[in-house]
Amino acid sequence: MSKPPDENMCFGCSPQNPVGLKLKFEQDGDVCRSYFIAGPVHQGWRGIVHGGLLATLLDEVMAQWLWMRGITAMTMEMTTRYSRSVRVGERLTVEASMTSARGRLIEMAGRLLLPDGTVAVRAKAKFLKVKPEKVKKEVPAIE
Ligand SMILES: CCCCCCCCCCCCCCCC(=O)SCCNC(=O)CCNC(=O)[C@H](O)C(C)(C)COP(=O)(O)OP(=O)(O)OC[C@H]1O[C@@H](n2cnc3c(N)ncnc32)[C@H](O)[C@@H]1OP(=O)(O)O
Repeated sequence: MSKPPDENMCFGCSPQNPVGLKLKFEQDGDVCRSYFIAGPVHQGWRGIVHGGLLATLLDEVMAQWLWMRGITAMTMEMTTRYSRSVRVGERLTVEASMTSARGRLIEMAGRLLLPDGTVAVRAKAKFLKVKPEKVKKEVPAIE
């Protein structure tokens, strides 16, 4: 079955992606925020949330900070510092803000907090503004 190329099937935010994270976002001044509770399907080591999934949460909330401001940009580079393990079942808070912008390059920062407010993961990323047609073009039709 062919899908329209502009249907949102984003793994992070689409409500209709059956295997997606279905994240929702709120704006709080200069911060974009989301919440997530990881389940057993998101673990790596037993009971510990997979680091790649945590990076995905951070990438997504940074990208949404831009998207919600009408900026189409793609992640060009991202680093993550995992300071604390994150356990399955904890309510996580994921936040992003912009740190600098010059030309097409936007630098973002993200942090992932445990329920007690401890920062478990920090991220820094470079996003590059792209023409909206680029991301539309790169969505393949599913046959
Ligand atoms: C529309 C339908 C509805 C859908 C509704 C969806 C809802 C909202 C979805 C949100 C979704 C989010 C999802 C998460 C975010 C991803 O997951 S994004 C996907 C992952 N990222 C990618 O796939 C990007 C892949 N990379 C690329 O496509 C290209 O490398 C890039 C990033 C577009 C850059 O390519 P380019 O435009 O050719 O740029 P390039 O010429 O290489 O460099 C441009 C400039 O940056 C500089 N530069 C290059 N590298 C660097 C660097 N590392 N550091 C600093 N400067 C650099 C260059 O020197 C150059 O400078 P100038 O010469 O212009 O002064």
